[in-house]
Amino acid sequence: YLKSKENGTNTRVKSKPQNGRAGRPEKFTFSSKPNLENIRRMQAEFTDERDWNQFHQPRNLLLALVGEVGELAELFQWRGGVAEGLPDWTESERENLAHELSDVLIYLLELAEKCHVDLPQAVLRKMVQNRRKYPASKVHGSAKKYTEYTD
Ligand SMILES: Nc1ccn([C@H]2C[C@H](O)[C@@H](COP(=O)(O)OP(=O)(O)OP(=O)(O)O)O2)c(=O)n1
Repeated sequence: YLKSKENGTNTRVKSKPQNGRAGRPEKFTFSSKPNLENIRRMQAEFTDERDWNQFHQPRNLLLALVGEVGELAELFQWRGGVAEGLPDWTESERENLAHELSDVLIYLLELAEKCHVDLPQAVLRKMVQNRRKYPASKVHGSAKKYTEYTD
């Protein structure tokens, strides 16, 4: 499973299944650091140091974001089904994926910043909405959109 180190990063260590989930893989979790505000600040410093803020208007950031989503999609293109954990991917393919996901996150956070959306708080509000729209008791095991429920 993934064990948190002092610096907030996770490291893979082997262990037997615990807590009654025998036979199922351990849940994957993120490191606790850096948080979204840390990443926002690192990217702000990166652009300031290069005098690139003049190019980073919301519309340009959106286009950059979509471009990176395209690069992310390329990694999955023509591969057919890909199982959780990407068991058939090489280390180098996994690292490319980590790069593209990071590019998407970096541009997403900067876009939110330049639009003055406090993204961590916005996510909390959206989760409340999602839970209200899709009560677990009602939709358990079904992937229908909320408009397809009749009652
Ligand atoms: N004007 C720019 C150019 C780059 N970056 C930063 C944010 C992204 O994390 C990364 C994007 O760099 P590239 O545009 O070079 O894209 P890739 O890293 O995907 O390279 P490639 O297009 O060769 O795959 O660098 C940025 O903030 N502003």
